Amino acid sequence: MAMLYQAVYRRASFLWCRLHSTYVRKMRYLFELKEDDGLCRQAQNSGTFYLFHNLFPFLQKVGSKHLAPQISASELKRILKKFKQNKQKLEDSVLIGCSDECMAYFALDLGSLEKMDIESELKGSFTELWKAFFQLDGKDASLLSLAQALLRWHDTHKYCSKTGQPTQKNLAGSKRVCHTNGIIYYPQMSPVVITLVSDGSRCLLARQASFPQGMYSALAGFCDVGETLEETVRREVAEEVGLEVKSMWYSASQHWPFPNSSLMIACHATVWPQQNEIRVNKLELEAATWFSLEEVVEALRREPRPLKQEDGRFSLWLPPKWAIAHQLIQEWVKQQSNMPA
Ligand SMILES: NC(=O)C1=CN([C@@H]2O[C@H](COP(=O)(O)OP(=O)(O)OC[C@H]3O[C@@H](n4cnc5c(N)ncnc54)[C@H](OP(=O)(O)O)[C@@H]3O)[C@@H](O)[C@H]2O)C=CC1
Ligand SMILES: [Mg+2]
Repeated sequence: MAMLYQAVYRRASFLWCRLHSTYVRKMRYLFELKEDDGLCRQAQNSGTFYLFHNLFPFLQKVGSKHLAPQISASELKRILKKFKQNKQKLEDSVLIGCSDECMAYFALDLGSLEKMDIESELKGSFTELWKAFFQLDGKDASLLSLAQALLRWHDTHKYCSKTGQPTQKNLAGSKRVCHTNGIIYYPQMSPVVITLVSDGSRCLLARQASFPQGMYSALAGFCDVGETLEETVRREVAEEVGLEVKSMWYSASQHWPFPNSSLMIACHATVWPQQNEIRVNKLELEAATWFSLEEVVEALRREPRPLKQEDGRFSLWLPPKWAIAHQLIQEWVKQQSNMPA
């Protein structure tokens, strides 16, 4: 009976795969991997791995580009064996996605091994995620950002906050369970709004003292408990630059691994043109200024890195393309260019 059931299930899965789009098939496959430890174990033995060392992703330089290589399960087992690690270590990995052909991608932190040994074995280096972000294309950057966020969450949630007992991760790493009381913990992220404020003809960009020289971005702030997104936008704009929002609308969202794991919710906002005097909150920001369309267009053309001018000051530059702040600024430029003169 069980064999008959399995055969029917396999046939149904086969037909399901033939009938559905690649996207739907991938999502259903990832869902199954999260629910079924046995299936996930099989996938770990045939999938590919992004490696980390104490949360620093492993990168290789190819020509002038940096890549985040995917290491096959067999190559990873060879490396683990060479460094006298049990192949069981594969099970510490977390699932981060799959290819169109449903080959699973995992991320594994090899922080217990000597960093330099792995670097010389694999001919690459473990690089701080923030630096890696500037060197990678968008797809690799978002996979590494998800991977780091999940690995960090598991590393910091090894114990149940109610019983103090160890928690255990499911194979895919989509949750942890405290087996003494059955509490399930799911990875968390903090909602953050990022708002590009306009007074009709100019946009407001700000910088924190910790930003690299010359870099300005849109206003960002964590949502407080109990707030709607609209309330967070209004509060953050009032708190940081002393302005009252007249209208706002949602644009897009992005996962962001800094400082831990945030969901960046990007919005545009307008303020009354007659009430646009900025009063910077110096506890939060170093500076905030209105910029004209021409200044912003020129800054978008610049490389996203500090550029010292002859007078010793730094030119305005903006967050790189994959940062949602960049997308907001591009959208604003497009809106301005479409406005009647
Ligand atoms: N993707 C993008 O394009 C951009 C992303 N960002 C990101 O937006 C995020 C928020 O921007 P920021 O201006 O710093 O935010 P805020 O203006 O909210 O200020 C940060 C402060 O908020 C407090 N805080 C409240 N809740 C949290 C929480 N859940 N996690 C951490 N700190 C919290 C902390 O204060 P205390 O330490 O005193 O407790 C922290 O120093 C940053 O992580 C930044 O990297 C920013 C700009 C562009
Ligand atoms: Mg802020």
